[in-house]
Amino acid sequence: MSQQQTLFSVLPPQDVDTDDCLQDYTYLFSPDILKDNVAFITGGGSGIGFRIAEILMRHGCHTIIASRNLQRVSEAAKKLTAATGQRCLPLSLDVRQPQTIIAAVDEALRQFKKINILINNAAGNFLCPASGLSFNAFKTVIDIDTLGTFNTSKVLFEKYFQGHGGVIVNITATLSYRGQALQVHAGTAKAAIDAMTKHLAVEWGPSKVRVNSLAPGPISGTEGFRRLGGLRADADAHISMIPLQRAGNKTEIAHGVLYLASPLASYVTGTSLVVDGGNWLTSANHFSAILGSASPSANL
Ligand SMILES: CC/C=C\C/C=C\C/C=C\C/C=C\C/C=C\C/C=C\C=C\C(=O)SCCNC(=O)CCNC(=O)[C@H](O)C(C)(C)COP(=O)(O)OP(=O)(O)OC[C@H]1O[C@@H](n2cnc3c(N)ncnc32)[C@H](O)[C@@H]1OP(=O)(O)O
Ligand SMILES: NC(=O)C1=CN([C@@H]2O[C@H](COP(=O)(O)OP(=O)(O)OC[C@H]3O[C@@H](n4cnc5c(N)ncnc54)[C@H](OP(=O)(O)O)[C@@H]3O)[C@@H](O)[C@H]2O)C=CC1
Repeated sequence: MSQQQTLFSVLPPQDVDTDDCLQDYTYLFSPDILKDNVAFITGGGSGIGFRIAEILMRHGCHTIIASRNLQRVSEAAKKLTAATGQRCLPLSLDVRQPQTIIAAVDEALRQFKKINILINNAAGNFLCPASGLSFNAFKTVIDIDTLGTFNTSKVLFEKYFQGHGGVIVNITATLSYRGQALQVHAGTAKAAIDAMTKHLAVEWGPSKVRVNSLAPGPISGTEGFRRLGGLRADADAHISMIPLQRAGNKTEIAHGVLYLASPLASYVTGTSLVVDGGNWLTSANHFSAILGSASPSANL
């Protein structure tokens, strides 16, 4: 067996660090596995959400990408349609405000007549010690991540999935698995989404709705990586502690989402897929490892 064949299962697929489409794409899944499906992706104008939109579209899916900044999603939609030939509708919403979600979903259904897939990807995060978090800072992250995921899932369920079935993929994180320092707000918010995933999978399974979550590790070319990894004096040392010895890329997360959203996962519901190269098992978990030195500062 050649070395290339040996490495086949751990080599990362192509990616680019900016919010641009891939120059080349090698298909691993059937190119029409999501043909004529429609996906609603919150936070689809940047980072991981943008790449999820691209990969789903490359597999035959149309998308709606929705976030607060209409200009950002509009520019992203043009790039995505140019690269894939599929329709992409940019819409503005704030997942903390149910009325804006209802308006966006109504518009999406008016234009596409159906929505088969929901990706709850919108989130907010920053590094901050628990004692430095203001009450509003903690609440803000819970509101965006946890309530935002519930709000959007409920609107989609009531407006379409309840009568037609559907798939929900919630983007979470491994932060709570070992109580990650400086991350009580995001870790708590994402753990609640993992719990919500199970509750909704049980309640909505009989309506033919599958609900799963996907927890990425550190993913290069993302705002999350810049905010959480950017301050690390020892970023290389951190990477070398990851069992697979590298950060992940956005295409790898999108491939996990594609699997969960596709008929390949037809009997998979109520579970969480960790895509982190083994990171949470081995990463250092104390202030100085994350910041280079302990800091009581609230705004990092
Ligand atoms: C090389 C290794 C790489 C990584 C590993 C290194 C370190 C991490 C360690 C381990 C992790 C291990 C594995 C996982 C790896 C990585 C990541 C895991 C999870 C990532 C999750 C993400 O969500 S990433 C997404 C990042 N993107 C965004 O956050 C974009 C959206 N964000 C925003 O809009 C804002 O930042 C917001 C969240 C603050 C919301 O904005 P808005 O509604 O406008 O709110 P504000 O009015 O501005 O603020 C509200 C209150 O919050 C306070 N605040 C804001 N910023 C901070 C801060 N930086 N620190 C403290 N407090 C903050 C603000 O003051 C307001 O409070 P008041 O009391 O003043 O009202
Ligand atoms: N990057 C990483 O290494 C990791 C990321 N994750 C998760 O991956 C997902 C994507 O993160 P990443 O790509 O790094 O970060 P980004 O900041 O690029 O993505 C977050 C997106 O959410 C949108 N958003 C934020 N707040 C709201 C809101 N109130 N209403 C609607 N949309 C909102 C933002 O758009 P806008 O500002 O226009 O609203 C943005 O497009 C998140 O769920 C994150 O928690 C998990 C683990 C690791």
